[in-house]
Order: sequence, then structure tokens, then C-alpha cells
Amino acid sequence: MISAAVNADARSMPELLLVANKLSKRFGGLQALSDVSFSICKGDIYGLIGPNGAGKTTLFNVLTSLYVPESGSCNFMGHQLTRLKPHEIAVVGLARTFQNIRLFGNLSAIENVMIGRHIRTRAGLWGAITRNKRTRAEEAAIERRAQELLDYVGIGHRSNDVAQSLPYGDQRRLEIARALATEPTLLALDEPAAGMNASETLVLRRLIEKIRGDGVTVLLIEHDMKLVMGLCNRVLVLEYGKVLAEGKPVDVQRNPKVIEAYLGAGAADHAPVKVPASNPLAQDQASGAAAAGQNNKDMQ
Ligand SMILES: Nc1ncnc2c1ncn2[C@@H]1O[C@H](COP(=O)(O)OP(=O)(O)OP(=O)(O)O)[C@@H](O)[C@H]1O
Repeated sequence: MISAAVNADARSMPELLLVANKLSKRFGGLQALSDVSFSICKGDIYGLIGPNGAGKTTLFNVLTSLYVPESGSCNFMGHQLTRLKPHEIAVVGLARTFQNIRLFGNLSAIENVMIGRHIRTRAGLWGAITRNKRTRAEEAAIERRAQELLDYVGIGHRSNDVAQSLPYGDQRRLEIARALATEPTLLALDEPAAGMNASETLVLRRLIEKIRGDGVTVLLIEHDMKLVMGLCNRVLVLEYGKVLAEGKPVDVQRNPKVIEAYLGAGAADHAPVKVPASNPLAQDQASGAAAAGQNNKDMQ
């Protein structure tokens, strides 16, 4: 009886994908991350928020080995991420996009995606030189898959357009397609909605839900609170490089420390207990930004 209950519990336990333990990163005299610990489970859409300069991008850069932390560790499906080289990160199943879009501007959309796909190819240098039958078959498969991914993110009709000629929202979706080409288990998106209008953001939200529905776990840095609170099942809040709060969006929004970080000292005393429309953290830009003042960008 007891063992049946234990087994049932084990089945319902979410599978841990990434466990970060006390990550710290310093830039000269600035402590950008201090003992940051959190974990992401398979199937999460995990939000990472915090005021400007809180350390969100630094944390992304540590997770993807662009920065080496002074201390701490990060286990991702049995791999110690902090010991890997940046190019090995995608190979173990973690792909990312960048806050400032990083595409090959002079290449076409489909070529940008094909580049992402190359880490999963087998032909190697000799195949590339001789262009044998196997290499040509593999290249055709890469191109087919790249087109599928462009269709998947909704810009299949732009496949031959030069990346830098695409509208901003399409460039962001192209970055996501390129990241998906590496077949990630975890997709880390750094401010994917930045610069998007409300309808583009809605399309993006549906895309992220589709990606999660198709089995890819998502880690999301985003300043659009409405998007984060509506999309994520867990949220980590950083402030001055430290974890301020972690939990379900509904709890994070009510957390007095979080309200204070966004709205300034004393705000928590006046904040409503329930989340809803009256809570600035649950609102969209205009009213939130007006209230936030010092953290304008966070509410955009
Ligand atoms: N390469 C660097 N060298 C020196 N300081 C840095 C470097 N990268 C980030 N910082 C500093 O570390 C702190 C955290 O920056 P980070 O970009 O991680 O914050 P953020 O939460 O992503 O901010 P934003 O929301 O504005 O993008 C900031 O004070 C920033 O100026």
C-alpha cells in the first residue's frame, strides 16, 4: 500500500532539468550575481524577472558559459554547465537567443537557420570538401528542416529574404527558429518581446506555448509583466544580483518585497492583497510604467 503511494508520488514528481547552486559573478567591484540558486523542471516555462541591472542577462551568460562564475555550479541533465565551453552548451541541449538580436544580417533567413542546424550534422570537414553523396543528402535534409522551422515560427514565406531586411518581430522569430534548429531540451529566450507591439506579443506568446507543448522547456527573461505572469508557471525575481523571490506567478506578484523592488519603498503597504487588475505587476505597460517610475523599462 505504502509503496504504491510512493510510486504514484514518484510519477507525479516533476523531472528536474537544471539545478543552479549558489552561482556568483563579479565584475571588478560589482557583485552582479550573489549565491543565486534555483531549479527548472521539464515542461516549465520559467520566468526570470527583475529591475534593470538586476543580473538577468549575466545569469543567462553564466548558464551558457559566456561568463565564468567565481563560485557555484549548474547541473543540466548531468552536465556541469560551468565547465563547458560556449560551443558545447548547444550540443548538450541548451539553446538561447540574445537581448540584442545576433543574426547573420547578410545571409537569408533559411541560411541563418541552417547554420544553427549544423551542430547536429555528421558530414564533417572531409564531406564538406568532397561534397560526396552523403553530404549532399544531409544538406538537403538540413534545408528541409530549416524551412519547417521557419514555417513553425510563422515566417516560412520569408525564407529567402536577407535577415537584416526582415521586420524586427520577424528577426526575433528567426532567432528562435535558429535556436530550435539545435534541437534544444531547454530554450532560453532573452527578452523575446522587446520592441514588439501588443499583437506581435500575442503571436509570440502562442509560439512559446506551442514550443513548450512540443516538449521544449523554456527559460524566459522578459520585461513585459503581462506576458511573464500569463505564460510562466514559475518565476524567479532577481534584485541587485540576489534572489528576491521564487515561486508561482500568483505568489510572486503578491510578495511585498517584489512589489517594493518594482514600485519603491512603502509601495507594498498600499498594494492589494489579490493579484488582479489593480496590482501593477499584473498590469500592462502604460499604468505599470507610470506607477513604477524608476523602473520604467521593466514594465514595457
Ligand atoms: N561585462 C560586464 N562588465 C561589467 N559590468 C557588467 C557586465 N555585464 C553586466 N554588468 C553589470 O552587471 C549588472 C547586471 O547586469 P545585467 O545586464 O545582467 O542586468 P539585467 O538584469 O539583465 O538588466 P537589463 O534588464 O537592463 O537588461 C549591471 O550593473 C551591469 O552594469
